Amino acid sequence: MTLRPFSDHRRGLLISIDGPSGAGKSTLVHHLAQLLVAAGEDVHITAEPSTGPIGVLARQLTETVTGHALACLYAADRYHHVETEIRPHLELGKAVISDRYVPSGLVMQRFDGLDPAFLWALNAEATRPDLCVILEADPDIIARRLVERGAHNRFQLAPGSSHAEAHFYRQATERFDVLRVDCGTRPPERLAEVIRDRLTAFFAAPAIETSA
Ligand SMILES: Nc1ncnc2c1ncn2[C@@H]1O[C@H](COP(=O)(O)OP(=O)(O)O)[C@@H](O)[C@H]1O
Ligand SMILES: Cc1cn([C@H]2C[C@H](O)[C@@H](COP(=O)(O)OP(=O)(O)O)O2)c(=O)[nH]c1=O
Repeated sequence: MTLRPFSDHRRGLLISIDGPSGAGKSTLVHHLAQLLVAAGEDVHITAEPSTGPIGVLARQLTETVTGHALACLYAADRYHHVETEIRPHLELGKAVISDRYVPSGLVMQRFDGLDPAFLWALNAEATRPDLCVILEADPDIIARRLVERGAHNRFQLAPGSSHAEAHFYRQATERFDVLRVDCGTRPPERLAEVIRDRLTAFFAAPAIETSA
């Protein structure tokens, strides 16, 4: 299958991949990138927290800073990430795939008891992805994957965290136009194909507009 080349577009395409810790985001991002590159696209992989100064700080401080301060730090990293990395790559016409983006900011800070409305407001100005993917599965399956892989921080160590994350993702994205992908029973290669196929459909509509 051939995708319509991104170079036909005035700007690139932002694809975000979110979902509970251990669901398979990082694994999927790499498979999706491989598929898009094989289809001739120019791909940039990135992640949040970013590798920039605010992202590094957010990662470092996640164990000791909580609540509003940590939410602001992650949001600050997101705006800086968009400005210094995501937007420049979009302007070069690339497909930018972000391993975590706004949905993670709407979900993870709920573990510290923050009001969803505050988190929405904090993230309201972030560039909207062209395709926002949310991985979903039975929380018990995700919990097992997380245990096998190992927790990276206090959020992932909280008892029942996979169930809480799945619930928070549902709440956070019920008003969003998102692509929900069941990652519980299919291998990452197959999930990447599902997203690639969705992108192919996505290109069909703009193709008419841009050639007009
Ligand atoms: N579709 C899948 N089916 C089964 N296991 C998977 C799948 N995707 C990822 N995994 C495994 O689950 C674990 C967590 O994957 P990872 O990509 O690190 O998740 P995340 O980035 O969402 O935290 C890893 O051991 C990985 O090999
Ligand atoms: C992007 C983002 C991440 N985080 C947290 C969630 C993760 O625990 C951590 C990133 O850890 P990481 O190990 O990269 O994620 P994963 O376990 O999914 O592979 O940062 C937030 O709390 N808020 C945010 O807005």
